[in-house]
Amino acid sequence: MRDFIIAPSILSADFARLGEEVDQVIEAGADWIHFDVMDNHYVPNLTIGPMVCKALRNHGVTAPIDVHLMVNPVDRLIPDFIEAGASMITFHPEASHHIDRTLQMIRESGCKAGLVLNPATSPDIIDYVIDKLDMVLLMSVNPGFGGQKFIPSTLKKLRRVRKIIDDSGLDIRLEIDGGVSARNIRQIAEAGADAFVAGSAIFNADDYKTAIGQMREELSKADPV
Ligand SMILES: O=C(CO)[C@@H](O)[C@H](O)COP(=O)(O)O
Ligand SMILES: [Co+2]
Repeated sequence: MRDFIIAPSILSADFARLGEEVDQVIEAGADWIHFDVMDNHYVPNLTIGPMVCKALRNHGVTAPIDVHLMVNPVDRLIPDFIEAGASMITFHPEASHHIDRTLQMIRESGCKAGLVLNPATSPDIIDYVIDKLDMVLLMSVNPGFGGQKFIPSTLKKLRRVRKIIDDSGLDIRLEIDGGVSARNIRQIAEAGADAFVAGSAIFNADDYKTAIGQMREELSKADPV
């Protein structure tokens, strides 16, 4: 059985109490913190930057921080996030002129690196940089907002990317982001995902421990490809 990672997206957290919210989801059983960075240019929304990542580290957060960059251009923000304590950094290939170079820049700093593919982006690009990837993140909604509905065609894409990863023999995580809940997480795991971002399904729940527990319960029943 794969080891499954649950990564609550703080996009749906109460930003006025962010440190406390992060402590609570970690306490409730989350593995990573998913940190959505939006620039009102690559996506039509504006969120948080490296200062907030650093503030969480200063607050005492030791869990891996999974930084999802939805910014264009991406390169100039990377050193700031590394300095701020990011554990892994993923970016959208359209936001870099030199994808291979950007991946190297992240990895050379000791951070894990990954590419994010939007729902309509082909996974073919992975083939050419697979040896520089620690993670592939598949968007199962169009990026920019929390609380959207999972796009079903992502399941087919997950199966395809799972095969590419397995055939490579490399240790690469396959993360899914958008519309994930206890209702569909098992099906998503069975299609090949091993890391699950969930924003509204966790932060809008009355009890984070129950919400994460229900996801783990569903994952324990999954029979992955
Ligand atoms: O990157 C994004 C949105 O662009 C995500 O990380 C969302 O924040 C996930 O939220 P839910 O769909 O789980 O509510
Ligand atoms: Co995200």
